[in-house]
Order: sequence, then C-alpha cells, then structure tokens
Amino acid sequence: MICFPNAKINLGLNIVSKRDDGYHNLETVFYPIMIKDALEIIETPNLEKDIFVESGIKTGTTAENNLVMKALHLIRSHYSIPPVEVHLLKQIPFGAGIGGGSSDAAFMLKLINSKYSLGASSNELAGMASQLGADCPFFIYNKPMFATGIGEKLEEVEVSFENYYLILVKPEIFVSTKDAFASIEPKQPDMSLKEIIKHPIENWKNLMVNDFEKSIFPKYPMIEHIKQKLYALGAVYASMSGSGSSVYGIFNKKTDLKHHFDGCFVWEQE
Ligand SMILES: C[C@](O)(CO)[C@H](O)COP(=O)(O)OP(=O)(O)OC[C@H]1O[C@@H](n2ccc(N)nc2=O)[C@H](O)[C@@H]1O
Ligand SMILES: Nc1ncnc2c1ncn2[C@@H]1O[C@H](COP(=O)(O)OP(=O)(O)OP(=O)(O)O)[C@@H](O)[C@H]1O
Repeated sequence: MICFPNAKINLGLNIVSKRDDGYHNLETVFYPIMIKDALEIIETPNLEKDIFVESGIKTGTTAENNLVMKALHLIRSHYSIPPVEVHLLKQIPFGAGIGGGSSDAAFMLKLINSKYSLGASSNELAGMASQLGADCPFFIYNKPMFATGIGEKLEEVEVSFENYYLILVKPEIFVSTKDAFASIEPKQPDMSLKEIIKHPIENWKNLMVNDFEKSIFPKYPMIEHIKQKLYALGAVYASMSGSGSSVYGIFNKKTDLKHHFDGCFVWEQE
C-alpha cells in the first residue's frame, strides 16, 4: 500500500508567546502544496522486525530516528500491527520550512489506519500526530487551516490560489527549526491572521508577515534576496515559509521563472 505525503507552506506566521514547556504559541495558516514524497508499506510474511529503506534525497536518518518509524511505533503502542517493510522515497527538501518530515509521519499514521482497517477517526490520528511534531496534526486533515496553540489547534479556512500561480524556491541552506525559534522575541500580532486571510491577496503584502524573517534574513541574506527577486519578477505576495529556508511567490499568471534561481530547488504549481 502506497501514499504520497505532500508539503505545506505557511501563509503568515506570528509567534505570539513562549510557553513554560519551551514551545511557542503561534498563529499561522497552513496551506498544502503538492511537492510529494512516496511512502509504501509492504507486509512480508515471517518478518521478525521492521525494515526501513530510504531513497531519493539523503536525510541522514535511520530506522530509529526517522519520523515515519516513530509514527509506526506510536500507532503500534495503541493497536496490534505486525512487523512491516517501509520504503520512503524522499523528494521534499528538508530544513526547508515546508514540513516534509511531519507530513511523512502523519501519512504513516493514515496509511497504517487504512491498511489494517483500524477505524481511528481523524481526530484520534491528529492526537497521535501531535506527539510527533507541532506541524504533524495539520497533515492528517491536509486542507487550508488556521492554526493556533503550537500548531495543533486547527480550524478550516477558505483560501485558494486557483486563479494564481505559485512558485517555491529553496536555496542550499538548511535551517534548524529549533534554532530559529531560539532567536525570536514573541509578540501579539496587531491584526489576527484569520482576518488578514480574508483580504484580497493583493493586500497581503502590507498586512501579512512571517515573524521568522526578521531573525533569519540577517543570518542568511540569500533567503531575503530570493524574496526580493520574486517581488521584482512581479509576485503579488512573497514570503519565507515556516522557519525557512524556502520562499514562495504568488503570481497573477504563469511565467517562466525557473532560470532566475540557478542552484536552488524550484517547484512550480502545475
Ligand atoms: C515553524 C513551523 O514549521 C511552522 O509551521 C512549525 O512551528 C515547526 O513545527 P515542527 O517542525 O513540527 O516542530 P517540532 O518538530 O515539533 O519542534 C522542533 C523544535 O521547534 C521548537 N518549536 C516548535 C514548534 C512551536 N510551536 N514552538 C517551538 O518552540 C521547539 O524548540 C522544538 O523542539
Ligand atoms: N521523514 C523525514 N523526512 C525528512 N527529515 C526527517 C524525517 N524524519 C526525521 N527527519 C529529520 O528532521 C529534520 C528536518 O525535517 P523537516 O523536513 O520536518 O524540516 P523542515 O522542512 O524544516 O519542516 P518544518 O516546517 O516541519 O520544520 C531533518 O534534518 C532530519 O534529520
């Protein structure tokens, strides 16, 4: 049985307060984008323990610390699941702020739930996902969501880029999410993202921010350069996603932009 975990971008990201457990309360809108990994589980008779095989982009993870295996162990602590062979084809760049690892983990929970007809509800799966990472519960639902708390309180929102064109650019820079949060001074936003998102995309430039940009841009000027270039090329809105290093641009019409970003991973909406 196979599935195709996809990535996300953050439309705005306000880091509101620091919590006693070290995590941060935030406000963001998660939006699914179709850069995909492939995740397969194969049931092999007489297997004594799980097998994990990774191909594609090298993450340097092992059968012990890859999030898909952590997801497998977690769901197995609730249900009886036999040893399986897991194949993960990595195509979503990591350290990119687009939630690749979190998506793989959430999709593993959904895959096991279907394959073994466990009947767990989306809410139950999201509860398990929240133990694997702050971004994980969103990928259980995988539709545009306004998120609060550490990212686990989710509310569906209406937002679509149907008549627009989206491009994502990731330079050869890997940002650690933990380090990115460490250099943030949390603050209450002037206007809630839930309100901002209702404005026309043309107004977002003046209203919507990603709080990580202020600390990440001085450290990695290349990321800010990509954002400025997207605006120079005519983007209606451009922003870093999550804690970086990816930057996305939203355009009015499809234009050939790839050649402007040599040396970067570039994904364009079909
Ligand atoms: C930056 C975002 O991608 C925005 O969508 C997420 O907030 C990050 O979510 P994630 O990668 O799933 O994060 P986790 O793997 O749970 O946490 C990695 C580290 O980031 C910090 N962290 C994460 C999420 C959050 N709301 N507050 C935090 O302070 C913590 O130090 C944590 O140890
Ligand atoms: N299945 C996985 N795919 C990618 N990275 C993984 C996976 N499992 C564990 N990791 C580890 O997690 C780290 C970052 O993963 P991830 O792709 O979630 O980061 P990200 O793109 O910055 O996303 P996020 O927005 O969730 O922070 C990698 O350096 C890797 O060591």
